[in-house]
Amino acid sequence: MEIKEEGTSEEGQHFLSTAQANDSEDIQFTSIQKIPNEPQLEFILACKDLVAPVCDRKLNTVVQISVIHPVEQTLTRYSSTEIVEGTKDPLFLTGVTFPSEYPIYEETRIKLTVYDVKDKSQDTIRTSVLLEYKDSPPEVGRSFLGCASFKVGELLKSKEHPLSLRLRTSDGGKVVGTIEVSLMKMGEIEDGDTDHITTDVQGQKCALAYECTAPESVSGKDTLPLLNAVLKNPVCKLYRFPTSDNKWMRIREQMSESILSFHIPKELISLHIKEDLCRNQEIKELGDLSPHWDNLRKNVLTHCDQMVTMYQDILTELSKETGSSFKSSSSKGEKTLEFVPINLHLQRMQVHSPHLKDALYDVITVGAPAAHFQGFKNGGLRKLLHRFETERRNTGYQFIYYSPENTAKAKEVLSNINQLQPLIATHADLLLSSASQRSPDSLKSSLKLLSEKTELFVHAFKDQLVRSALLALYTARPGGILKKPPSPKASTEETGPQDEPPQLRRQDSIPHHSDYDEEEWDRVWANVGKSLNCIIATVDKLIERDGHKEEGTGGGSSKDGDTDHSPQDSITSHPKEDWYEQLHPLILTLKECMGEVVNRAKQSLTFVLLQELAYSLPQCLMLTLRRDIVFSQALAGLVCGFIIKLHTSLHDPHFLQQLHTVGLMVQYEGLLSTYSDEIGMLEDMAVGISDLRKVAFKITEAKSSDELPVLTGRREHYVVEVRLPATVFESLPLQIKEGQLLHVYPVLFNVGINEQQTLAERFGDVSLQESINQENFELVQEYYSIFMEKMPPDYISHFQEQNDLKGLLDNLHQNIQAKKRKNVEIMWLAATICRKLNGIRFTCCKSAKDRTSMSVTLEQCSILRDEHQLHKDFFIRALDCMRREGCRIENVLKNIKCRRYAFNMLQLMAFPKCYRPPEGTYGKADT
Ligand SMILES: O=P(O)(O)O[C@H]1[C@H](O)[C@@H](O)[C@H](OP(=O)(O)O)[C@@H](OP(=O)(O)O)[C@H]1O
Repeated sequence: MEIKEEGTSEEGQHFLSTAQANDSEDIQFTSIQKIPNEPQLEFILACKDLVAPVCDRKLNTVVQISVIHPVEQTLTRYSSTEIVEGTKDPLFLTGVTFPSEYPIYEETRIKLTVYDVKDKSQDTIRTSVLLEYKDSPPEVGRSFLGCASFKVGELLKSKEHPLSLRLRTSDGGKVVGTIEVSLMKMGEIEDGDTDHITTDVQGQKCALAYECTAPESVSGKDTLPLLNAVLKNPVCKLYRFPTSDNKWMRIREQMSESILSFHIPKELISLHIKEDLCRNQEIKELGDLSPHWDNLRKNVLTHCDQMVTMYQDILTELSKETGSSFKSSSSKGEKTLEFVPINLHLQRMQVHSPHLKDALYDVITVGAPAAHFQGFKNGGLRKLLHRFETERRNTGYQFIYYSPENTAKAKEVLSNINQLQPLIATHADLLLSSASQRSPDSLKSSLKLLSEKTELFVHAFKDQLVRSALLALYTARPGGILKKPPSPKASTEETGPQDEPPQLRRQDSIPHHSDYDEEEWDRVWANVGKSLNCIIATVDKLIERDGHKEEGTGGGSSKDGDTDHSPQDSITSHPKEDWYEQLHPLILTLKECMGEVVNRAKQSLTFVLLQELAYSLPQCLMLTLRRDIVFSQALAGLVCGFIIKLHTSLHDPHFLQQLHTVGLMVQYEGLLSTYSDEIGMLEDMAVGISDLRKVAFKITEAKSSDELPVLTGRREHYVVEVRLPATVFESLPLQIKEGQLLHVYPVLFNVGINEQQTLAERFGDVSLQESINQENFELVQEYYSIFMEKMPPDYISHFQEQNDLKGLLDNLHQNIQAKKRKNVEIMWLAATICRKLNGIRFTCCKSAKDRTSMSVTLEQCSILRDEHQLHKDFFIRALDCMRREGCRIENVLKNIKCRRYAFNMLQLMAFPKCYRPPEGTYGKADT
């Protein structure tokens, strides 16, 4: 039968066409037994007695794995092994794995084609020229040796292990050696079935024992729906590497994109729209203002309304992207996708090594959160915000300067009012309904809730800021005495320009007190408390009287013969009157007093917000937009990282305890250079990551299996609600189930590694990187202290026995102080500290494609060496396998449709050695 080669499809499991995948569902094929979320089929390959076409040359072999679809008989290139050099008996370390989603059946045929690679650097080109040839693509730099094929069912049922197949030339005639296919049953538990293979790997004789023991399932099955709802399009790779005692360890690499890449930005933009619409409305409702302030308000509103329209347009565009879960590096400058993180993936390594527990290592890889569409000509957020604040502080004639802290406080009080007022009204109504039912218990509990909320409400206005804002607003009203816009005198920092001569800051710029009755506010405010006291007293009397009646001692006067003439004395004179009647007017008074307070406070604090917006329009709004964009990208990554961490650690009681008592450390490794545009990116990223401190998580019970996280809050404070299936939720600690907020501690360490960083070190400035690393080191130390203080002593003593965190911190500190060039030790130490502290790991560069790929693969192999006894002679080979045929080269392909890291020789010479990819995997690429 003739088999058509799919010339248009690049090698890669995710490139099987949807049509093919769907077709398969109509015809009855025999499915492979599946374990949820485990690969369906995994095997490794070795060749024996290969015949070299030319006798005087040693073979450098690679096996190409293709899938022959059972209906159409079309052939799809699936994956490749690494190139094994200089042997006729190659044993490949890169295996083959088919994830659970892949449409593969017992009837599916797998074709194995063995090539001899003459020139490694030429060999890369095959994949990029592949696209240009419709039919059988020419193989540049390699020559065909032989091929063999087998049906998946044959491999699964075969009694022969490994399955040995003859390799034949293309005409099907000459035998050129054999290829052995060894099934890896990773999904099943099988005891000690070992098979000894002796092989010559890179000139060494190693006796390698391959154990078929399957790893314990590392992920909880109950939470699978949660993870499946979040992670999409997994790419899986399989390797086996020798350990120092000549056994095999098995490594599965997985890379998945996340639906949260789009979901979180959409949620966040909706919240921004809600927040800004509400603020704009409040500004409109500020009431009459004098002409100066009224013009300012009109101007602010015009710009703010335009901004809201822009956010709405972006949301509309994003909503069209239904089901999207990936933004490629090449789309990073697209305006409508600005809120979406670049190239966000979970990069997972699962290790099964002899004598050790199975382990999972996760890193979230994502492009540095930055505003690419707005550009970096004037720098990024760190510099822009600082410059903006300094200029604003020093320009005091058109508006009143409130510090960012006070503006934030105004927003917080406003948000508290908006939340508390309806809550108090609800509790007041509940109190009335308890009264009408004449239920003392329910009356007491309703009163308790009402009192608590009202006290919070009254407390919210204690701030001096409200007073100063009331005065400022008074002077801004028509007829308000205003020689120049007032400085909010009562608020400590809110003075005129810092370097202004003293005579310009004279008291006469402040409105005359004689015109303004400051005590009026106190009276209005105190009335709320007074009316609550009235309600409490009445309820007490009603209950007390009820008690008396029950005891048969009911009478017309109070117990102690008190004869005061408070309103509740009416109970005495009208014993049969119902409770509702007694309480109703008091509740009305409370609501009225509260309404008055809310009205005044809202207007005055909105006036504070008007000041924030008034300076330097529209730049200040563009700055907010920039910060929102950067934050959105950072938040999407964080939520993704948090959910994955939660999923993988749910069954660890110490983790759960740490989660609610300490919070989680989130560590970002940055690889940006401090040169040219990347300075701006790093400045954006630093603010975006630090803004994540405003985020807290809350875990609730899910009603359906695939609920996505829900976001609430406003710019100063967000809560992400993560929903877990009932069975899992039930097993959580009480504090978490009760909705305690779970905090995160984001930290960033950056070390530029490329040629641009060389320029920065020689001719530029690396101070940005140095200060970021120093500041964030202090944050790590702070986290460590809280961790040591709050985790239980017995846990801490065990933890200290296992880990020398103090030593690692000292080492990190010394490395940061050392100011060595391209000191990548900083990144390794920070990542190690994060892993040991059970934190969430991130790695970022501009696109999370090239430098990030080098870094995560290096981290993976270093973990294998340090934690899993990877044979030291195989460190570089393992690194090369992962970089050549692993998930990260698929990431490059996914982003730029070309299987090549975008580095040239010159760039690579500037890289620290361990960050250089293997020959033939890099080159000029159209990024
Ligand atoms: O444009 P050339 O000169 O080829 O330089 C590339 C760099 O070498 C790569 O490191 C960049 O990718 P990463 O940011 O993923 O490392 C890559 O970023 P890009 O893919 O976003 O364009 C390029 O900057």
